[in-house]
Amino acid sequence: MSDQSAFDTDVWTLTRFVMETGRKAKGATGELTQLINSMLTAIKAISSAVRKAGLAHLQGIAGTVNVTGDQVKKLDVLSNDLVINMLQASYGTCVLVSEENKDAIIIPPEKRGKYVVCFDPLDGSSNIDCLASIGTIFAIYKRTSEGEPTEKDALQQGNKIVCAGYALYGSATLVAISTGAGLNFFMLDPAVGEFILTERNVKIKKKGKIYSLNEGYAKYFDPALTEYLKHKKFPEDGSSPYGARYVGSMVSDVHRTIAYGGIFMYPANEKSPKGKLRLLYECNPIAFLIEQAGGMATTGTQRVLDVKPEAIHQRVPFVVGSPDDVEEYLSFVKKHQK
Ligand SMILES: O=P(O)(O)OC[C@H]1O[C@](O)(COP(=O)(O)O)[C@@H](O)[C@@H]1O
Ligand SMILES: [Mg+2]
Ligand SMILES: [Mg+2]
Ligand SMILES: [Mg+2]
Repeated sequence: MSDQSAFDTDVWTLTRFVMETGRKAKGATGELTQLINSMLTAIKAISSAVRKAGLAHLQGIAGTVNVTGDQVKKLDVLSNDLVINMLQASYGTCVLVSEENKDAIIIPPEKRGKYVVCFDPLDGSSNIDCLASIGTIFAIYKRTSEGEPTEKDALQQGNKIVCAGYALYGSATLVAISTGAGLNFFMLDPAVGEFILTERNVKIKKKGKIYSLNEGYAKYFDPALTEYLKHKKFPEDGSSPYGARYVGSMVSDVHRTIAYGGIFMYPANEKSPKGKLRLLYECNPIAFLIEQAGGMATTGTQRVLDVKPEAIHQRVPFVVGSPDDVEEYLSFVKKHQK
């Protein structure tokens, strides 16, 4: 009943982990540490809002549509405001790109730092009112240009990411984060208000047994995808069929894919020729984290992290997961290219 575990007096909190990592970074100025800690403050506040959304009348729609055509929910707006205000107050950023803002946010000169942050303040909005897991996603880049910062500072390839992470507001609140030296999981201890290290240097299985995508669009799938899925359901080699799981919150589907192995797909289809997920604040950060865990992330034609962004809300087809599963999918794509 009561928590009998010994009280860890030397616990690895995410704040401590970030400070440790920050000090090792060459030319450490503490700015990245401050920035990540500000992001974590926003995530803790969003976690608290998510858990009382039903009580605080925070469910339901905000009554607007965002630049990519999504119906904006009240919690999208609240989460967006929290992230923008916390990042701006960190003095670590100069340009912000949010799913919920049509244009890039250029930080006023007196509050500017050297980092660019692209974020999805609330991922899985269609699941807010039914209490399924939702999340927050972010990617941090170092600004490379001189002079007045512009939207162009955010159009960097995912292989330039300095730090990326996601929060998952599920049965517990988890943060998955990497600064390029492996993927680490932290769980929020609400009693202390700190994220505690629970898994260091997480690795994804080489091959899984679960495929995850919205098969409601099967009518619009291309022949390669249709044949791949048929192979997963009716394997010709006598192996067992894969299980199917789809939450409809990408962070939740991706976290399960990292934890259990397998493949998550939001591919292009006839109706959405570039898929639905946005490159800068959904696909790039998740691709970075999946690769840190030894997984793969492809658009079907190239590595996600190598895509040269042209617009801050551009979409790309997105297939990620265990390397053998993603390679197997790509073998079907290649077969249909001939
Ligand atoms: O309902 P669909 O078409 O399967 O789309 C589900 C996808 O849409 C998303 O909710 C889009 O993200 P947002 O909720 O941040 O707009 C993803 O989290 C999820 O994977
Ligand atoms: Mg949305
Ligand atoms: Mg999203
Ligand atoms: Mg969103």
